[in-house]
Amino acid sequence: MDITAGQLLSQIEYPSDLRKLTREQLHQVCDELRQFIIDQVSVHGGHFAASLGVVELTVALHYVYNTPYDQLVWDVGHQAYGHKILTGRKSVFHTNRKYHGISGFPNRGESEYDTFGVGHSSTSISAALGMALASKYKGEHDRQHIAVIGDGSMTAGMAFEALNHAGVANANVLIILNDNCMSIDPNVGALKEYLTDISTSHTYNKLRDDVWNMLGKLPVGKKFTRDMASKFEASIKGLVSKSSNLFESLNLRYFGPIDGHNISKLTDTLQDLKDIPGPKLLHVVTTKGKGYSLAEKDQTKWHAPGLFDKITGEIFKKIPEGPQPPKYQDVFGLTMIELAEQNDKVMGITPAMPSGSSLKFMMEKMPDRAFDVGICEQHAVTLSAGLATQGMRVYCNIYSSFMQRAFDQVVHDVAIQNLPVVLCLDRAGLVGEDGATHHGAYDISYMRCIPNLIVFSPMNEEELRNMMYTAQLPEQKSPVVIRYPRGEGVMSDWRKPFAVMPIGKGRKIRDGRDVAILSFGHPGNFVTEACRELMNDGLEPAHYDIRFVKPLDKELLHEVFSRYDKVITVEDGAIRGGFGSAILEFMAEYNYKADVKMLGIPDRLVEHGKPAELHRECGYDAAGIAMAVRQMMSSQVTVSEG
Ligand SMILES: Cc1ncc(C[n+]2csc(CCOP(=O)(O)OP(=O)(O)O)c2C)c(N)n1
Ligand SMILES: CC(=O)[C@@H](O)[C@H](O)COP(=O)(O)O
Ligand SMILES: [Mg+2]
Repeated sequence: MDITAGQLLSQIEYPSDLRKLTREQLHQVCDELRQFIIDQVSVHGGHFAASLGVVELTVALHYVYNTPYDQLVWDVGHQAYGHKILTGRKSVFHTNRKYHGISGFPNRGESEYDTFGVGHSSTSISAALGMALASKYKGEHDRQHIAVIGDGSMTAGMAFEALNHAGVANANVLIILNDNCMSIDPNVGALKEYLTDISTSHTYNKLRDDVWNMLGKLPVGKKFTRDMASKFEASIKGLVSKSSNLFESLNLRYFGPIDGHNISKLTDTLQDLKDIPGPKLLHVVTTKGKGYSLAEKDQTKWHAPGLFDKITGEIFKKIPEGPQPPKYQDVFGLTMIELAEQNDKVMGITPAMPSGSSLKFMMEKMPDRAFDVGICEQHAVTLSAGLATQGMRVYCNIYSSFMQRAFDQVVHDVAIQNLPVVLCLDRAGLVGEDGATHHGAYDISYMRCIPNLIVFSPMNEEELRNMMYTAQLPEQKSPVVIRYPRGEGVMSDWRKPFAVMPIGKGRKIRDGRDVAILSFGHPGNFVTEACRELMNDGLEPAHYDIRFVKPLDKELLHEVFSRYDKVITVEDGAIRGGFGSAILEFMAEYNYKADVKMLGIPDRLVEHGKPAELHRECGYDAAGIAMAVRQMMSSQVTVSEG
């Protein structure tokens, strides 16, 4: 496919080149930038609709502000493709999210224009405020600090914590609220309704337009002076009285809503706001997927569609040969419905990932029993705990890396009160192209140290289903964590009658002679493959699927350590504090001596790439496991990692 940067875009390497253009030329730059994003994402993949929605905003920001001296912070960063392309990365953009390529999110190590590393939502206001306070302290009074945050990300508690501080911090920070009424799925909650009210209020919009018309009559090119700014502000304040505007009530000057696709209006407004000191919020209304009609119509599907034909809009799917294993997330989503049909106490909670977790199946069918609560992981966990106090059997589904946000809620609200909430950690382990911010690397370590929790990981879809079933049985009175990976499992015939999963019981998959391989969760399938290869070489590895990292199956482990003096542990999680560490603790407790090699995520950041590339890099794909066995057989190892 022919990918060409258009006539103007090809002249822009950095924002300084953009600033040489006339305002009139910015329309063309926006068109070319939008087309470049469509060309690139259709062929190389990645997040799509969010970047299309902020093309004009991105161009206006880099045109008006003196980036990187002025500091621009993108929230989440999945919408920052235009920013990357305009800040020195156009020629390498085809490597976006690929192994050893550029990151799909702003990353401080990648560019001085990426002022703050992101991936998780709702951090931008705190970060920009921190930068603004530092500038104030250093006497850099001319420096501007801008946070761009979406309406979805604004639903998080953290964003409100930052607003609460910004309102009294007297720092020079501009918060741009990019309101497209969408999270990944449609945005939810009272804030969304409030923003829609402001954006659609007829009286408000008429008054606002009057003010803009008045300002438009000012002499062309005349600087928007402080004096005029305060008149402007007073007029706006008249429109949105302190008592009726949420942001004004928090002591932030509120401007907008303005059309986020009108590049002239955006550049004028940003230019004006530069002269207004202190904390302020500009409400910008945009359309997610703007300029690619299919994306505008189905914004969830086009959030990150995978590869597609940019002309027809056909999204390319792998053509399956025979029956295919489902995605774990779908097994979760479909099993929820079955469980809820059998048990009227079963409920489901997701913080803003109805499609990603497949809880949407139940939300559609049983809207009073399954909820999206917005990007609010902490609230999701404590809400589940509250429901559990009333006898509900709640499945709270949170991506492993996003659950990091709710650690205290798991300890304080679930574990200490021993409430039987089921915490389903999707995307556990290395997730692939999203990279370091999104890998579910740490949950084994941060969950297994908490008393009262049961921590389980399935090796296949049937085990996931059976553990979900077991977790809601009346005799099951403790909180349960179920961690499972992104993507497909291994069983196409997974929908079998439910069976009880005995708590704390692992299983022996194959007996052996030379070495015992202990696995936790889906990497057990890599072990199965490795064993096949090793057996061809005449080796006899044993394989145990430990299933529960807490409580450990001590009986099974006594068997392992009384029979084998060479042991390899395999997990899709951080080795430090993880499954391998649990095995070392067991050995220490019972004074077993054996050579142990722990395979898993090493004690360093693993970047982005295809899962298979990352598993290989970390040495726990089938080939890595087989190699570890061979090395162990031929050397005198004691304890080693990676
Ligand atoms: C803490 C956290 N939870 C969930 C996500 C997953 N996530 C990424 S983008 C997104 C939607 C964000 O909506 P918004 O900020 O409005 O941006 P838009 O995509 O609409 O531009 C969500 C839920 C995340 N990145 N971080
Ligand atoms: C930016 C972000 O956090 C999400 O869009 C995330 O990339 C979704 O991941 P999945 O594709 O695994 O649902
Ligand atoms: Mg949004």
